[in-house]
Amino acid sequence: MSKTLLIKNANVLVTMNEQREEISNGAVFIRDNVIEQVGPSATLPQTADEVIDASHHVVLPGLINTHHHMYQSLTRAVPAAQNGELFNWLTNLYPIWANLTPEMIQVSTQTAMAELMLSGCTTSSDHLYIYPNGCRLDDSLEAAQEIGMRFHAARGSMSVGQSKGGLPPDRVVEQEADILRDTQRLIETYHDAERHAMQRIVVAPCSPFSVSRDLMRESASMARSFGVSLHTHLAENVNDIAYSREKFNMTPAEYAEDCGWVGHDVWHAHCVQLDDAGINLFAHTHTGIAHCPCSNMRLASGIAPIRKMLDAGVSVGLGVDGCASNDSGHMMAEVRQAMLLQRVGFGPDAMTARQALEVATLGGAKVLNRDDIGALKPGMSADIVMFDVRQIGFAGALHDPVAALVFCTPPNVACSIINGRVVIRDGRLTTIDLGQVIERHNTLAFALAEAAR
Ligand SMILES: Nc1nc2[nH]c(O)nc2c(=O)[nH]1
Repeated sequence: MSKTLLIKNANVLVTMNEQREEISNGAVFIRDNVIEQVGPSATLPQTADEVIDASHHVVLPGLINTHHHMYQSLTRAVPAAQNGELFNWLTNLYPIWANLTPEMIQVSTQTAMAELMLSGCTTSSDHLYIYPNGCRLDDSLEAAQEIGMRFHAARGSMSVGQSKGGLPPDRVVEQEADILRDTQRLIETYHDAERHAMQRIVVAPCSPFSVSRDLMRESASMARSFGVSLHTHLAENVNDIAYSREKFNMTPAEYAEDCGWVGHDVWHAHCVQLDDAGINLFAHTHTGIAHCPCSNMRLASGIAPIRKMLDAGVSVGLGVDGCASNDSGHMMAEVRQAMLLQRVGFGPDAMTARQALEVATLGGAKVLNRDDIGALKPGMSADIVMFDVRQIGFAGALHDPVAALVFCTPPNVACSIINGRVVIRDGRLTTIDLGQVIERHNTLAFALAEAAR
């Protein structure tokens, strides 16, 4: 038996369809997990199994987060890592992360996902690249299933430790054969290639300074043989560039191309220091980028040239990055920072509020290689968020409620629907006991820091 859901009377419904229509007094009609109709409330069915009144709400496609390290929610604002650039920051944190446990992965994933969902995100990727003490990507996948978030789980890895010229300590790296074997197991066990999939696996060696060229190449060939996507960090800051030049005698973009890491099935996090040749390469190969403005500011990595990338035709999505370098995981706050940071770097018209929202919806879908999320139109997955514009932060901003979502205080959602299921109602998660999760998360965060002393 199919189940229907009607959202009606939206103050504005932002479709992100081909015409970028915004519908006053808009409605969406959903059957099971798929959108069947979108339009003015008066033109859609008036009843359904469940009806949600969206008066005074802006309704949007669920936001898409293309880069995260959810376990890092356990190490926000760690004193020793508050003021360093990327390499110094990582060097201070690796010894703490060496004590992660499977329960910590599970609880931190739910904490990070809850924060994302409450702030408007319905699909997220997570890049888990450290596997001490029996931790597995399965821990994240189980957590995601329970909370009900659409999930692209990236099987990260590190294989080049300090003794081989890499940045991480040897005790946190894995053998390359083990990495590839486990990655194949995960793809075979969990990857769903169908439209409306709730779980996909991504092949994701960590960064040029923590994995070998061989692993990059073998990962690319495995991903292509299974038809799954590839993800890594690239060109994050000047030290990262210097490492590529010294070790490979290449720019990061040349290195990516040399390893087979360009194409519509690849997206790179950060790319703050991508040069013009790299931007052109990514544009004509349809290689994607996860832009992480808060993290780039926090680690003083620089301002990614997103305006230039978009003008060149590069696919750009938005990422909150890990909570140790943000140290927030608020998706709408990230949209705001994306708009503001481009203006700091490139002028007041470098990014509008609507362009920032487009990066966080359609841009994210493109980068994750999906055609079923990021817009509200018939045939798309029913991933929909609603923001109540009666909140204090919007007072005086209702000349343009859509832009207000980005310009004003970053709001939390009133309601969120993922794959046709109401996962947030009246601002509260329906799928987990968030109070309990936060309490356990704080206990585990202290235990993790203590274990490293
Ligand atoms: N922002 C981040 N950059 C990284 N590079 C790398 O190798 N790890 C990280 C990370 O955790 N965050």
